[in-house]
Amino acid sequence: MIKIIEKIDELRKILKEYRRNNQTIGFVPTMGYLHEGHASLIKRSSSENEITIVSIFVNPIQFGPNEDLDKYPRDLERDKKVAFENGADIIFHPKVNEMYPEKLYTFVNVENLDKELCGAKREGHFKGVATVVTKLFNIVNPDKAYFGKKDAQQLAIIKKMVKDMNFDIEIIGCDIIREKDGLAKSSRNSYLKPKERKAATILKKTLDKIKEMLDNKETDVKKIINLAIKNIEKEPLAKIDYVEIVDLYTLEKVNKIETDVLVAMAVYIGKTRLIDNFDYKFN
Ligand SMILES: Nc1ncnc2c1ncn2[C@@H]1O[C@H](COP(=O)(O)OP(=O)(O)OP(=O)(O)O)[C@@H](O)[C@H]1O
Ligand SMILES: CC(C)(CO)[C@@H](O)C(=O)[O-]
Ligand code: BAL
Repeated sequence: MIKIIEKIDELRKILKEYRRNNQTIGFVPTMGYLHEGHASLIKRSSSENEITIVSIFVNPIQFGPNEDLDKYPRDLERDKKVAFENGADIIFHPKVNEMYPEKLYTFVNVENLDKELCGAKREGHFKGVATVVTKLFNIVNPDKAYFGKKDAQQLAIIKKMVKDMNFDIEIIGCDIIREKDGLAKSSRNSYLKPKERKAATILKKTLDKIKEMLDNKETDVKKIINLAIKNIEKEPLAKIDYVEIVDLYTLEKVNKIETDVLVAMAVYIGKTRLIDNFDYKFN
């Protein structure tokens, strides 16, 4: 049966035992309210490691003052089931004061990669993510850690942080898992009212339109973005936060498609902010 552990010391003690037995450790950091996206990460980890740890921690320092920290969905009982059924061995579920027992003076900030996309819209967000992921990596010390490509900028930032800071951890990026109608699975989809849920398909539909333009060798980024904006604006419940095309590796804006790119967007559907993206290899 899956173990729920709330204390850092207790987790470290158990992990030491696994390591003594030379068991490999896979780690899936999450904020809980697990869905098939998370399940795919857990499944992959348990197929590649002897032990899989899933953390469930709604990290306050990555939320802005007007964001949804308080109403972020939580359901530990259901999460236990999903994690267990997909092969997890331990859920690490610390309280906020276990992770942050005193005022934090030390932060991890991955520069440059946070200038565009969500980094430009959610000030301090990625500093909060990089800081908590560093703490979690130091607590769990896994061999491999699994992140979804839905949060493409987060994945790029974590990969760079691991390289820059010499973490001995392999970062594995996992494909986006979607609903039948294309909507990327997300814990925040649970906020959507039925009409909003239908409207939310506009993200993937617009990404598909952009993909078609790229396949047809359109290289003018302004033209592509304008068309995408027009397409999203046809949906009355949608309000664009950003639609951007950036260099896949530097995450800097590009004007012309002449390199591998990441096409990414954040769109409010009602009050719910959803993100989606795809990457496109130039050849
Ligand atoms: N649809 C998905 N496919 C693949 N991975 C996913 C998907 N959704 C989330 N993940 C990954 O799961 C991990 C934990 O994400 P998180 O707990 O924030 O879930 P989420 O559904 O993205 O929540 P939110 O609604 O906050 O965006 C991240 O690495 C994230 O990229
Ligand atoms: C990586 C993470 C668990 C850090 O809080 C979070 O940003 C998430 O769920 O993607
Ligand atoms: N998956 C990203 C976490 C966040 O939106 O804060």
